[in-house]
Amino acid sequence: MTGTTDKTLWRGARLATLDGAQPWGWVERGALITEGEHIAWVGPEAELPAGLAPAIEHDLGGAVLTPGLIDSHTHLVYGGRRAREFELRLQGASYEEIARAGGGIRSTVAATRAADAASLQAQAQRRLDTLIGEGVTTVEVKSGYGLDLESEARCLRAARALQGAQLRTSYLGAHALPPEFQGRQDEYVDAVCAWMPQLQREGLIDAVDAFCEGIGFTPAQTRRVFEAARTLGLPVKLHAEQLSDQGGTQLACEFGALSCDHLEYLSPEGVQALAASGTVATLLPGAYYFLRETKLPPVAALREAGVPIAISTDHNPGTSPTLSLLLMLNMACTLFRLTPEEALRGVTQHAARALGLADRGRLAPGLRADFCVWDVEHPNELSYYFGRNPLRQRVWGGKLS
Ligand SMILES: N=CN[C@@H](CCC(=O)O)C(=O)O
Ligand SMILES: [Zn+2]
Repeated sequence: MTGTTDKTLWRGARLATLDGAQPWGWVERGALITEGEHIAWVGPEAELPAGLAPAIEHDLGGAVLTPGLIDSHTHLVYGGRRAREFELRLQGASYEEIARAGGGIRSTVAATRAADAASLQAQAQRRLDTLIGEGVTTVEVKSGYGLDLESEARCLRAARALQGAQLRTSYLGAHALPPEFQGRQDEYVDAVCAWMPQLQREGLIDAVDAFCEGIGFTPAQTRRVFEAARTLGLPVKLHAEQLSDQGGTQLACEFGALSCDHLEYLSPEGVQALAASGTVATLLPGAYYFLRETKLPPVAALREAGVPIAISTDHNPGTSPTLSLLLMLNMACTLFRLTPEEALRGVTQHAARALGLADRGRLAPGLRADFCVWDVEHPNELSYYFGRNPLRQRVWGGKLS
């Protein structure tokens, strides 16, 4: 078939559309038509519209096609590494002890402040390229290792300049207390709120995040950050109930948060709050694994309450230095007991929702043409393998890339 439109036909595919009522949104002998950056048609190959005349045609020979992967929680921009801290933890030091002694996040803040913009961006681009190599097409990147206006802006600009995937940025000024504000935590929260309008004016923020935790910020301080965000019309997200139950989830849900992330210590009240507000529960098996946590997030309760569950790498140098979203699929199943279908929805459909993006995460007409072609027979293999990358082709905005 040849033609003169900019339509491209992808045929001979086994489609996991994640759309509709079927498990996996499955179409056994499927086809998909893209037009420019969007999906124009998707369905059984036998029902392809007549007179299509696509400019290009790809026969996928029975390969599995899924939506492009979305990593909805990362800290990709930072300087330095924390392998020494890993050694200390293996010798018995806890994450909290290291943080209270001035290490942890604050050691990455020192390395990030010392790094120039070009090297921060180059390092983050290498990390992003690794994610892209596994089929990631949209990535959220947080600040939170600058902790002063100039350094936070530098990290957010570096994130915005990354190439090869669609970027969303979250302002995480309330990540940790920087050394110059030692003993003045409330004043630092004032500063975090005061910097927000300037960062927004420069177009650097899509959402506002905070770390509500014993070693982070109290619910009252988190509330102030969220109120500042609300005044500016910015959506919020929260690092919540990672190491203890602070009730941060209920607070975030009061503000209609896009997502609450980590959630190992989430209470039944927190589960109900998520269900009532439609907030996504983002689970981060990499951090759970790397910190050798033993308290599992309440997956069965989340499932029963109908809370959408996203899965992310949480890539960061302290608690989750992984760059494999596929590995997170496997860990979400083995460690958290998600089904392979729930895990795939967690890095597509529900990850899109965790970023407030309605135009991706499924294969349906009108959505972005972001998808992956996999050398597997069934999408459950994406969770089954670990340490193997079966990606054959990635299509981002309708283009093979
Ligand atoms: N928990 C807080 N923030 C990061 C870890 C940051 C760090 O240790 O550098 C997280 O999502 O796990
Ligand atoms: Zn995080």
